[in-house]
Amino acid sequence: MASRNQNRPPPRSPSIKKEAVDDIPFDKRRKLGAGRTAVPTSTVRTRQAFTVVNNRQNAPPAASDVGSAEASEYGNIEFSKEEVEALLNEKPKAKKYDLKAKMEQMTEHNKRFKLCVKWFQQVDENHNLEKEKLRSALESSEKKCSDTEMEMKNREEELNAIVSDLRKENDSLREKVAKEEFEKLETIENLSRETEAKVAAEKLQASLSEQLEKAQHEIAAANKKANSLDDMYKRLQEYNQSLQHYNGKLQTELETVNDSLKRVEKEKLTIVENLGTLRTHYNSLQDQLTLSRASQDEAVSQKESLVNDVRCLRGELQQVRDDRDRQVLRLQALTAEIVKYRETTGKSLAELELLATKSKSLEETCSSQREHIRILEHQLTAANEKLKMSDLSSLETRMAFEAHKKIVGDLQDRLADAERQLFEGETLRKKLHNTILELKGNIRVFCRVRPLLPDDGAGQEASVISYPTSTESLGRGIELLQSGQKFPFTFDKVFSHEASQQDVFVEISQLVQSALDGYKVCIFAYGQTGSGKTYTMMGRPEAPEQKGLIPRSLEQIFQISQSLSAQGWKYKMQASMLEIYNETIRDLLAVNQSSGSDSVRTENGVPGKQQYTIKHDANGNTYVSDLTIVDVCSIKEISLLLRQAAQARSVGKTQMNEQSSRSHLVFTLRISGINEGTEQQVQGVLNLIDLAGSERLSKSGATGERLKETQPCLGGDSKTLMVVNIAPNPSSVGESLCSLRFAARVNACEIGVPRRQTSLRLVDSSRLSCG
Ligand SMILES: Nc1ncnc2c1ncn2[C@@H]1O[C@H](COP(=O)(O)OP(=O)(O)OP(=O)(O)O)[C@@H](O)[C@H]1O
Repeated sequence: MASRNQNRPPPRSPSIKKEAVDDIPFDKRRKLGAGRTAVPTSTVRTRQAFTVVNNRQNAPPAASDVGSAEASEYGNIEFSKEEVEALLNEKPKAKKYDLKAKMEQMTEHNKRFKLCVKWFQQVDENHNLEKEKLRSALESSEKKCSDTEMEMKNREEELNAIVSDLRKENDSLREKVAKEEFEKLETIENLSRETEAKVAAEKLQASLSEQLEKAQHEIAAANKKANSLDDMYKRLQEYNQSLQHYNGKLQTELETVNDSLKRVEKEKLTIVENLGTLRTHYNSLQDQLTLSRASQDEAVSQKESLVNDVRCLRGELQQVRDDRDRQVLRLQALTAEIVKYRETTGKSLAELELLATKSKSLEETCSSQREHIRILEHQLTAANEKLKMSDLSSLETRMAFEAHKKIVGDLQDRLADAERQLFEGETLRKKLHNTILELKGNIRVFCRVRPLLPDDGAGQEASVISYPTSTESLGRGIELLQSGQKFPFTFDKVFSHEASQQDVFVEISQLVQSALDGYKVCIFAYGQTGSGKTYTMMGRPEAPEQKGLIPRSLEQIFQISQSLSAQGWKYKMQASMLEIYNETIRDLLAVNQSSGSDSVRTENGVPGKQQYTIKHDANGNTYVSDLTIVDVCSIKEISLLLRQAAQARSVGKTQMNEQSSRSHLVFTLRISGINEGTEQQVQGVLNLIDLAGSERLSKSGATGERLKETQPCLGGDSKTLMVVNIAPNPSSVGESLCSLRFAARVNACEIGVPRRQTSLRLVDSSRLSCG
């Protein structure tokens, strides 16, 4: 069969596989589709040669070939057109009368015919099927085709966009090329110039090579030096470590010293309290004693008057008794006379009656005198009783007096003891306080931010100042915001706008006390105009809450100096106040300020207009010649002076055309203390300075030379505190930053160790130096 199949003509329709169709380019596929000539492979069957059937004409199949096997044997048979026609035109070949053969041929013919019909039906079915399949294939192809068309359209648009981009790019590239060409020309020019330069450079290189050699030698030397510096650096690091270690130790010591200071302060407080109560007790006892003495005196005088009364009463009584005795005697004599007369002479009845009346009256007198005597005796007993009582109360008063005297003695002993303890505590406190200040550094910086004021203008609410809350910076840190950048600073203390005058003063009060202990103390305010310097230093002395550092310091100094008088200290205070404006010194305490001519009442007593000069004496002390120095004994006098100075300043202000913010104010209090008991003497100075606005210093052209001359406190052996004042409004942030930077530099300064000006009673205390 296979060999026969090989001889079969090829199928009528070319078979095209589906995959093959997909491979065909789209336009060609369309053509194929349009002609509907493509026949799917599945529809093509291998045709069985009809000759097999037809051949049977020549070699009819055996009887066994027909029957059940027939369908399977001929099921796949196909007919060509010629074969069908041959089948239809076929005529029986048997002999006319050979019916059997004819029948057989007919049967055979029928059979083939049936096969042919069946084949036709099958072909028809296949055709229909194929037709359906082709239709659906066509539809899907058409869909694909339209999809592809859409895609193509999109692609075309994309490509158009790309093309326009490319065109643009092309244009810009062209421009670039033109530019590049221009640059190329320039480069060529440069190249020629560089070539020239290269030649020069080569020459230079040669000279540099020489220099390089030299430099290498120098580097070698420098390396040697660097090594030695490395060694030194290591040594310095070690030294630094040891310093840090030492610093740590000092910190611990500082803490212990602080603790003991606190303890001593507490003890001092309790001692002072005890002393106070003892003093009150002592005073009340003294009052009681005076009262007792008065009541004793009264009792004594009462007793004396009573004794006198008794004596008088006794005299009276005696007299009355004598009278009575005399009357009784007279009565007896009269009675005897009557009896005698009756017996002997027998006188007239009238005379007798007269005598009886006389006797009766005498008896009455006698009884009344008796009554009087009884009353007097009663009075005498009462007076005696009273005398006894007053004797008793006088004894009691004397005993109470003695007891009080004893208590007062005890109290006086205790008071002396407490005062001694207080003195010792005070000495210890001073020592510890100074140790603390030395450890903290003798120049300290506080920062104070004033509140926003209505004058700061609208739109100034945005906060440019913040305070860090970390443990190490709490109360000591401040951050300034400028153009979105934060600038942090740390000082010994930072006061926010909420801090009161008292809050600030509490922090400096110990420093102020150092002036009483014999140190030079300098407190000055620094900052731009309107930042609160004058408010901090002077405040508003008329309003107790708003008094500044100057009045508060002076009050404290007077209070403490008074309390120290119990320990034998006597202080003498001298105040002076000057203003420096345009490098000229003005005496603010000079008597005749309004006339514009300074001081008539001067240190040397010379009247007239003064030329103030700054002088330094042999001991390194500084003073201003001809400056008015006023002895002050009470805070009242100081207040008066401050008012006078403020007035003088305001007079000057008008004369200087409201430029007071360019002037510096220096208040100086010189303190001289002498202890009568210990023969100790101290000399302290308190300088309180309100500087000119920091921005004006440079703008005004004032160099500050005069100020520097009058401020030896800053550089020497004094305790110095700088208060840097800051305005919180955003428009001042630039000046605030300058002030804070300057303050940070001051904070990093180291000045000498402060010297206490103390001695055993010495020389002339009438003239005290300024610093
Ligand atoms: N802590 C504060 N609380 C309330 N008001 C304040 C405070 N600090 C300053 N002020 C007010 O701000 C204003 C300016 O302050 P002040 O005159 O003290 O500034 P200043 O720095 O001394 O200026 P100048 O350099 O011109 O003398 C004043 O009206 C003052 O009362």
